[in-house]
Amino acid sequence: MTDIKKPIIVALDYPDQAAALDMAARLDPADCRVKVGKELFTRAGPAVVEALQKQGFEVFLDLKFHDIPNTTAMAVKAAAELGVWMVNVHASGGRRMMEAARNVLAQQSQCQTLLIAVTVLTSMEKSDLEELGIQLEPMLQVERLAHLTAQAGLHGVVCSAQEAAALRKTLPASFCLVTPGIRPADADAGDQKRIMTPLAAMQQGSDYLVIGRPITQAADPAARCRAIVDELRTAGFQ
Ligand SMILES: O=c1ccn([C@@H]2O[C@H](COP(=O)(O)O)[C@@H](O)[C@H]2O)c(=O)[nH]1
Repeated sequence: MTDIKKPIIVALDYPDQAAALDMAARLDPADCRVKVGKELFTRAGPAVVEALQKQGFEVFLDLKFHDIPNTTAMAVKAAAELGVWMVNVHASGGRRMMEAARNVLAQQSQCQTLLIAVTVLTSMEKSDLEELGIQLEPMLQVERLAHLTAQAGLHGVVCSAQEAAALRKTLPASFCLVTPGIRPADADAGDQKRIMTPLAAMQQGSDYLVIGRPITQAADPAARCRAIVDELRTAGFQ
């Protein structure tokens, strides 16, 4: 599933469309894709997706749907009709929810949208899972949810790069691993717990790296993005 030309997805976590489009204008659609998440979409709606597509970007609509099967499936259908490159649900919504979402996309003719599922948020660690009554290391919970996602017929998962190598051993090569929690060595972790550098994440088997603040809050975001692209390219990843 690796698109060897463009593993980077820049998270446009902004409070309004103008700020997001301004950031996007400083990036090159040949180098990266962009991600629209809950803050930006709740503020700006489908118009921001359409504007980014007009700028030449493929868009990952990261709304992490988690609801009953019918509601989730209809939300995924609406996302696909926006022509987004990728959309996601929470794997913890369960098999029937994921199958309903998969089926609604399968019924749409010529739908190219990739459907993936979030396993364990990269901001979580073992103690967070324990508070939810899950007595497992994040790695094991990620593996459990990733296999459920594969059985439900989705294209891949969101996980941390720390789990990528283990998942690569037991899941098909075509199963896509999208990894947020990417932090260059000099970047702050912030609220992320399960982190890895861009190059190490690719070496561990990530297909796509979601990178937000290390790029968008850099003094020169375009240069920061370019430096990561160049590092990966030099190592043979794009
Ligand atoms: O497990 C997850 C799922 C989604 N995200 C999203 O990725 C970006 C990461 O941004 P940074 O600024 O690089 O931390 C953000 O939009 C999250 O909503 C995630 O971090 N972890």
